[in-house]
Amino acid sequence: MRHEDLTLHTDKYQINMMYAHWKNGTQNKKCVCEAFYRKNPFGNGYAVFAGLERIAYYLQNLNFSEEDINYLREQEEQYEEGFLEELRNFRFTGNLASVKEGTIVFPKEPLIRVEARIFEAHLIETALLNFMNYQTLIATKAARVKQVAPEDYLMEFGTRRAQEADAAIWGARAAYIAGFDATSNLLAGKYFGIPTKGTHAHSWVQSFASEEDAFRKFAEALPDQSTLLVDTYDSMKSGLPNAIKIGLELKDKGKTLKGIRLDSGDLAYLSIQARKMLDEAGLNDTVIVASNDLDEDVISELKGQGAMITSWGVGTQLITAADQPALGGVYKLVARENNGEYVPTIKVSGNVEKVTTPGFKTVYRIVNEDTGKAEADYIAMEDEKLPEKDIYLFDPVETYKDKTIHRFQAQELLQPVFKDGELIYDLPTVHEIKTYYNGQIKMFWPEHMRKLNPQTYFVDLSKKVWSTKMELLKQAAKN
Ligand SMILES: Nc1ncnc2c1ncn2[C@@H]1O[C@H](COP(=O)(O)OP(=O)(O)OP(=O)(O)O)[C@@H](O)[C@H]1O
Ligand SMILES: O=P(O)(O)OC[C@H]1O[C@H](OP(=O)(O)OP(=O)(O)O)[C@H](O)[C@@H]1O
Ligand SMILES: O=C(O)c1cccnc1
Repeated sequence: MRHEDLTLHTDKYQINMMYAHWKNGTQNKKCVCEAFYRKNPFGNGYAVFAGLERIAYYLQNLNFSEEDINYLREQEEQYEEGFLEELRNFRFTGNLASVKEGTIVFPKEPLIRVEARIFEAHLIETALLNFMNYQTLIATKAARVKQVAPEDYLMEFGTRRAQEADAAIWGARAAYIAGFDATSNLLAGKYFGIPTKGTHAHSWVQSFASEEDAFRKFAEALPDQSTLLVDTYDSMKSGLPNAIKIGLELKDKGKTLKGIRLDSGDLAYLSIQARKMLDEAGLNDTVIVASNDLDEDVISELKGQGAMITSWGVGTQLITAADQPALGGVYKLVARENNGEYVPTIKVSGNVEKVTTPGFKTVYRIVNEDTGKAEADYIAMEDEKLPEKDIYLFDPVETYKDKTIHRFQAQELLQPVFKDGELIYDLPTVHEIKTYYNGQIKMFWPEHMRKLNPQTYFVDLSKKVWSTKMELLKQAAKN
């Protein structure tokens, strides 16, 4: 993973633009690009940023091999040898700043900022968005699941249904960051140090002449670690009675049946019955695990019905983000070098949502010192100085909606990650990211965090950014 060569993992138009810049002699001009998304996924009030670790590895390994060069020569006979020679020496030499993984983020604020030669800034757009969009999406979905089962044990079970191996592995990591406790994927566990968990499949039961024998043999192999899947034949009539029998046998030997897993039928009803039966048999420590196409809505519904489930295996719906399979993150050029200075650039659109915010910017989280809560995110020019107190915030569209926060802390969200092509950021472990994420969610008022119809959190522009945008919009209207 750390040494993966993904240099050609880009759209052909990036290489075409690089070629055209090279022909034009403008390939070394610098520019600033920002990655952001426009709309929260799943009707959520926020997203959980993820993807930076893979982006860092990707940038460190950028390098066109001889094989890549030969392939490009074959793909486009118009590419001149001089251009291919230039690619041979290609490295990422730019600066990159990013919000940390696990940060709660909002639409239209810069999440990653790239300052690089235009040649480099083009190449990396596709992969950056690919990593950020998927991992942020899955982390956000995981956060929603965690929100409805904050005290329970959450296991990520999605690998078999994920959109291929990368999605399974990086998705397991994203899920762990934002609330899951374990994954069933051992490779993800090995790469990132995520705890791994597993029960057994129906095939284990089917491979024996009787369910009882299957349960007994499994429990003998993994005493204290066995969670028995009770629905191969009939959960109530055979699975549970057999599991209880084995649980009592284990108890006699001083061992504990760890759990039973329900995987079909009415999970609320079955879990309530199962809890009663287990408790009556004295197996109070045996937990009830559920799986079967679960997501945050089903889990919340089951809890509402009084389900006695404390451990959840969540696969397909999480790893494929089934109700919204893509985060529409974009990467836009916001400033270009002209005579040694950056000139802000804008992308105008008939759709007001798609008009970009120009300039070499940064973003601060304005935390009210009196409440300790985040009040708004504030996008300012990178070289702007923020007031020490009394920061004036206004809605960039309905500008009459405003407020002043008197005592605040401004936390800069974009952190330096690459400087002149060097990775200068210590990549945190997934455990550190998880701890950071847990701190993040406490910084927001519950109305922004609820999963249904949350209140919009403010992402505001400084006066300078706002007036630069208005000025460029006026100029564009004249053209
Ligand atoms: N009490 C409940 N309330 C709401 N949804 C539930 C309840 N119990 C189960 N579900 C969910 O209903 C969905 C469909 O379950 P369904 O009963 O069709 O599956 P099944 O036929 O029992 O299982 P399978 O098709 O895997 O054999 C699943 O997503 C499941 O998690
Ligand atoms: O439902 P998910 O959230 O994706 O969780 C993972 C599912 O994978 C396994 O099923 P299996 O592959 O045996 O298929 P099944 O649907 O027939 O149980 C397991 O028993 C879960 O039901
Ligand atoms: O361990 C399990 O029970 C498991 C793992 C992956 C998918 N389904 C179930």
